[in-house]
Amino acid sequence: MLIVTIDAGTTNTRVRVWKDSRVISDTSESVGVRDTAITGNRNKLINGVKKALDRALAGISEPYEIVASGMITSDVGLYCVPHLSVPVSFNDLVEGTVAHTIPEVSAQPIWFIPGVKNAVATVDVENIDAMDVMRGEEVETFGLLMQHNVKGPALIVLPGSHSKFILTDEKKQIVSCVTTMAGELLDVLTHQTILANSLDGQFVTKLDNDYLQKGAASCRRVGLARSCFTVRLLDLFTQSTHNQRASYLLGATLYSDLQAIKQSMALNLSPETNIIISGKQVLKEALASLISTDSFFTGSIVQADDDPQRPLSGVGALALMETILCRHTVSQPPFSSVLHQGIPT
Ligand SMILES: Nc1ncnc2c1ncn2[C@@H]1O[C@H](COP(=O)(O)OP(=O)(O)OP(=O)(O)O)[C@@H](O)[C@H]1O
Ligand SMILES: O=C(O)C(=O)C[C@@H](O)[C@H](O)CO
Repeated sequence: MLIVTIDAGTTNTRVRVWKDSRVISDTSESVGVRDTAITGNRNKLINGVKKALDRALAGISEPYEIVASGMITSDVGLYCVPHLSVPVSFNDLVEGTVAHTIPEVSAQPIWFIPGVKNAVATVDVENIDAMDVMRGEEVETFGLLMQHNVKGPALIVLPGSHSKFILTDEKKQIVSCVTTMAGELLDVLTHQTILANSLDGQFVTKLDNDYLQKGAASCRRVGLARSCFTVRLLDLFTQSTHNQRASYLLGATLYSDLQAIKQSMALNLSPETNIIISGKQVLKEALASLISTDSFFTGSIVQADDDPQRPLSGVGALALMETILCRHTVSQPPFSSVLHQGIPT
């Protein structure tokens, strides 16, 4: 039995076909739930997911199961599954996964993995900072715990469209998380503001650690908005290179992530917690550099050695789907699967 994993997030959708724990087909589309949020309808998302799925499955004749994670399970996705409240173990995630058919995308049911939320009984404007949610990163977290045999408590750091800081305990459960929009913010600042000119609309390609640290120090001193404008001043009045200016902006933006880790009620982080960072190389390096020079953090800091052939979202979703299939062969009918059809309006 082949397993098809769909990882559809805020910005991108990736589809992979797995055979015997190996990816045999891999494709992606630059489409995500951000498109639903911007256009007000799901057409772009439906078409993008279907296109990626059809392409990944072209020429494949063996039977398969499809499993999906990420923002695709949110109110702006294809099928909304309520978040599970922390603490959440791998087994909780398996039991919360539901099957649903969306004929516009595939004739066969897709198993949707729920997201995870912090446990706050009554949320109001006074305590909103204690609340947080994730969809997709819980699967990556379990993938990382399996692949790297992480011993908790540990803080898992996953930069992307949204930066996620996820606390896990000694029982390998997710116990809390905090999110920032650093990735989306960098994207907008780099491509859709006055800084597009100073940065040639390009992200940093090679990190300049000195400029990274100076950007962080600037954000600490004068705040993020002023630090952003400083990137234009560096362009107008200095001989700085593109990578130096982009590193400065990255430092300023990620410094605000550090403030969230240290101060957010959502995490309540102990300084001695060990930290493991996974994700795009440049973001991983930048976060590791900023965290290691900040005296608040006293635990170990490890940059995960990510295997491009076995991405964490796929590894986690694959293990989860294998567990579901294994349980179904033992006990029929499916224990928690809800089989119904269509895209909710
Ligand atoms: N070199 C870079 N420098 C700074 N930011 C970058 C760089 N490369 C990517 N980013 C940021 O990372 C984000 C995209 O990261 P990534 O491709 O990991 O997305 P993702 O989180 O997997 O997407 P999704 O949310 O759709 O799953 C973008 O928002 C972008 O701003
Ligand atoms: O669960 C939700 O509704 C979110 O908005 C979480 C979002 O931050 C994703 O985790 C990004 O991948």
